[in-house]
Amino acid sequence: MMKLILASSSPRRRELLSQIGVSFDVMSADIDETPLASEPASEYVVRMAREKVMACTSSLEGLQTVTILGADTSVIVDGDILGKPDNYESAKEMLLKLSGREHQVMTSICVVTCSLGRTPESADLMTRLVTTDVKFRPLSEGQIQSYWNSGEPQDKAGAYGIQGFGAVFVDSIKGSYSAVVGLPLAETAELLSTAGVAIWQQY
Ligand SMILES: Cc1cn([C@H]2C[C@H](O)[C@@H](COP(=O)(O)OP(=O)(O)OP(=O)(O)O)O2)c(=O)[nH]c1=O
Repeated sequence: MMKLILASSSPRRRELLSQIGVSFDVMSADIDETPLASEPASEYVVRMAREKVMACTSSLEGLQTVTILGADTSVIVDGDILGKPDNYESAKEMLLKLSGREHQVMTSICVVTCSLGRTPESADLMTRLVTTDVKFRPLSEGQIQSYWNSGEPQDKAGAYGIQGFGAVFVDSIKGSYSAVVGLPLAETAELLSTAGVAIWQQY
């Protein structure tokens, strides 16, 4: 079966991928995550997942054939792309924007197989974009302050984690829960199967 590398330093993505019975190695892909001027959110999220994968292919050594998986998650509200907050002020601004209303979480995944160290071309990349609607309850400033103090918002897009304390802010969700956490598992399984990577059914 094909060997897999997860191009990510996110502990959530590691956990989600393990959940569907995939064996993999991890490589972190450091890229510039600044959106281009007036880049639509859907294009930005797809580009980020592709760039994470491509950054990983360029640092691969050896002649082994491997498949690489990368992903990107952003929170979108009023057309604004919310990434990870830099500080309390930016987290507060994000959470006030999300308070009492619906927003979108966009997660894209990208999968490519590198044959014998050959650099893949863009036509070789398989991508999927998954959009999920999440509705928040109204948040008070006190809640936002104590949420920040919990340490949870710091490394998460939109300054919240649905899988953690942030669950108490969520009124409803329409779409893929795993995509909100960082990796849409149905779409991931589909692309990995196409690439010949074993998931739980193949054991
Ligand atoms: C909305 C939301 C995001 N997140 C996380 C998932 C991602 O790890 C993070 C979004 O940042 P990303 O830039 O997508 O990922 P990352 O920098 O953590 O990891 P890498 O680029 O190395 O793969 O936010 C949650 O854990 N829960 C949530 O509910």
